[in-house]
Amino acid sequence: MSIEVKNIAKRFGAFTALDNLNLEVNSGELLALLGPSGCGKTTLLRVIAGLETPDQGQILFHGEDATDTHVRERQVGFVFQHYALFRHMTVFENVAFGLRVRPKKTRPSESVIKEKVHALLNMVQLDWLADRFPAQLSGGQRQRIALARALAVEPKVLLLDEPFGALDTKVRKELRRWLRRLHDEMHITSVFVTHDQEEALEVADRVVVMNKGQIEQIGTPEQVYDTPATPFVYQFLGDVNLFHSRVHEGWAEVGGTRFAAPENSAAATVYVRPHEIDLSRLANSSAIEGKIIHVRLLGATVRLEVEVANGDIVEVELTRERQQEGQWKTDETVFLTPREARVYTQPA
Ligand SMILES: Nc1ncnc2c1ncn2[C@@H]1O[C@H](COP(=O)(O)OP(=O)(O)OP(=O)(O)O)[C@@H](O)[C@H]1O
Repeated sequence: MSIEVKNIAKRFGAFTALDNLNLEVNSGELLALLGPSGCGKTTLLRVIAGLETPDQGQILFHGEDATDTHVRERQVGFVFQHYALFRHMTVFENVAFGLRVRPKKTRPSESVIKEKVHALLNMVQLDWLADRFPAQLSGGQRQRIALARALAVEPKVLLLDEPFGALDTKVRKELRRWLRRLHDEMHITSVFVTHDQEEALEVADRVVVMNKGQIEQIGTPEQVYDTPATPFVYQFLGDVNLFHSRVHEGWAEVGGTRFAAPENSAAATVYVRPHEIDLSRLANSSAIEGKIIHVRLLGATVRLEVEVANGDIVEVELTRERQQEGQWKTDETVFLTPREARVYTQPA
């Protein structure tokens, strides 16, 4: 089932939560909506679900207008961050719920329900918990049951709103790998909301980066990370150093390093990721001179803070090996050379 979002706008009073959005979700795709808090991710998900009515635009499911179709008829499954399982029901009954409340005509027989629920519990690898109550489960187990419950009614589309948001980092990482594998087996068109860039880049087929009710970029994880369309995307998808510079005759100059910039621009901001900077003790006229003011160990990497001429702090990230070779220490003078950079300019 493909989904098409066409010119969707949603306002709450004077506030524009979604500003004329267009988006296509391919059939069988796992798509992430990524962006900072308040950018409209949840609102977009709710509009797709039919839980929120847009002020303008259309939602098409498999090419057919579903804008006025009731949420119950849209055949979507949901998993939310704090998805309340029914507390007084066992895990088995929670997963069976969607099947049991069907009208008599389409309700499966008791034996079919039993078979189906056990198959789903096996799929989320929790069949052994069938008789427990939600309060007797861990947070991660609860979310897997919530997913099994959403899948029980065979939705055409699966919508997940920060499904692992409330869990600790380790469980979160396990669950997202598990979700990816599950999706590879089932191929249900899925849209999930996250504000965690690592989660989006690791799990999704494509990532939609949102900001202030608009889409900044849509692309594969590689596309959005390697060729960010806007400064916002660049900054949102990882740490970055910014160097501001004026442009002279088509060059932006930072320290001694020159970056090509369109001639008609007046000013440029040069974006460089911390791991894309080389470090040397040898003076070099085409490098940026600075002093190391801090050396921090961050697990497998080492982060150096280097103060440059104008007082700005530049962050440089090294592997432990490179730190062992270089033995960089605080108070040393060093010369920085960006290996990669992206230049965004303002017109004159
Ligand atoms: N029912 C509502 N009434 C008024 N304003 C709302 C309503 N729902 C959402 N908003 C506003 O719309 C904006 C977008 O909200 P939304 O929940 O879509 O953001 P989000 O990107 O999912 O953020 P988060 O990651 O914090 O959940 C926010 O500024 C929010 O305050």
